[in-house]
Amino acid sequence: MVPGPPKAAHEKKGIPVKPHGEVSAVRWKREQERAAGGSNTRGVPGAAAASGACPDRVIPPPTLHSAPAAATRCSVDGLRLLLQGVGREDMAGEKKVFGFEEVAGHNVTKDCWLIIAGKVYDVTSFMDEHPGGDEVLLAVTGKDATNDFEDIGHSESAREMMEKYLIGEIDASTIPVKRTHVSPQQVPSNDKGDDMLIKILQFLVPILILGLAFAIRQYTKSE
Ligand code: HEM
Repeated sequence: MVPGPPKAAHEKKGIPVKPHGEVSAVRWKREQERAAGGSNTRGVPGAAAASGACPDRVIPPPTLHSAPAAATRCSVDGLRLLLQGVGREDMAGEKKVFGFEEVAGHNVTKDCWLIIAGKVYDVTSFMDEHPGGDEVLLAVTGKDATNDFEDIGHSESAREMMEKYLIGEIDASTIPVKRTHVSPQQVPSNDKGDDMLIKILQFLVPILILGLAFAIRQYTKSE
């Protein structure tokens, strides 16, 4: 068996090292600059091919996950690079915008997406763990669940937990407009004759009662 390369001091101490092939932001930038100048072909597929280097050895730009390690190792220059662009680009790249219909289609226990505050969450793996139960989550699929979520008064830790399930944003223009309450229309009465009769009776009945009372009085007086 061929012995591997000698281990670095921190490796011996058990401190994890990045797998071979991952690069820090600064190193990646330096290599990109070199590649642009023609002295180094890593990271530039075309140049690599032209120089006869293995095209598989194209090194991708550093991801957010490789950033912290880079920050500890590198100079102020590296930090500036991290803060200025790399992380932001990565975050923007991951953001996905979904249409309402697409999200609404994920409405079963084994595939459940929610819309809360303009964001889309895939809570499928959370269904069994949700302290409020899976039924409540299922019940708010296919709609904007923001109010339902807020009405519960979820804790800060619940809100932090949400990040784990975030998969993108909802295209607000695709959310169906909420139906406002429409009061039932007044059914127009067809029987106008009935209305008229009631009005006449309302007028006549008191007069008749008065007349009757007057007649009785006259009658009793004459006796
Ligand atoms: C990704 C989304 C969600 C996460 C991460 C989440 C997480 C949690 C957590 C951690 C709790 C325990 C109490 C707390 O810490 O606040 C909880 C309770 C609860 N949640 Fe959610 N929740 C989510 C969405 C929803 C939605 C959309 C509803 C819809 C109505 C809901 C209804 C409830 C109910 C009814 C309880 C029980 C409250 C109680 O027993 O006092 N949750 N949720």
